[in-house]
Amino acid sequence: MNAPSNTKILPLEHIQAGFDTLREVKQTFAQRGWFPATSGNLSLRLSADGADPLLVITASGKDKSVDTAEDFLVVDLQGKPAYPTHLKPSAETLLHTALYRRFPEVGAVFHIHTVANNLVSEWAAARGSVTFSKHELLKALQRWEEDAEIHIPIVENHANLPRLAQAMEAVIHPDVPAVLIRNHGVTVWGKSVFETKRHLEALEFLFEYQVQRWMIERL
Ligand SMILES: CSC[C@@H](O)[C@@H](O)C(=O)COP(=O)(O)O
Ligand SMILES: [Zn+2]
Repeated sequence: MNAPSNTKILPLEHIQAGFDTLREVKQTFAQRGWFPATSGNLSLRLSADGADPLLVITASGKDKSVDTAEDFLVVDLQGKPAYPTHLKPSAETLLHTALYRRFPEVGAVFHIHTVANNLVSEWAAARGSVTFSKHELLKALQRWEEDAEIHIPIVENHANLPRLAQAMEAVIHPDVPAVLIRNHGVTVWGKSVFETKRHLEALEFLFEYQVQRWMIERL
């Protein structure tokens, strides 16, 4: 890859390590069926000492349940490819870059569509957020206090991505590492890949719990 002169050239092994880390996450989530119909996108921040940070992000439109040599690319914080490539970054790159710009401590952003997160987002859409309380798994979201609760904001699924990114930026909060997009999916972040994965797993558990609770209550 010949990096344009205005981009800090990161060592290739550093970029490759980022690709390998994201591929591992992608494979784990694919085994759970978390990428229906090419949906979903993942990114992580490449730590570049001093220069503008760069991101590894999934390429747009790919079947994320299979691995190819064209699954990831490197973009800057404006979402532009940092090196010449024919690959297109995720259609939702602006949601990722908005989070990395707003929260410099964010190390990874994951976005998936599940039936549970779609149902919960539709059910709670009118309220603008969904609250979870009295769950042990809230500790995975750094809620350790007695009677802990968390309020996950919900935004309308604007087709125009800059509009969707604007709506997301209006509701995100440093203490709540997620936003639901109505009848679309959830975007989750954290300081590291490990923390972001923990946040996403905790939230998908809570979404699934809520859906199954509805089903039991209707028996
Ligand atoms: C094809 S349906 C899902 C997409 O529209 C989008 O919401 C999504 O999550 C994946 O887009 P992508 O551009 O592949 O990152
Ligand atoms: Zn999506």
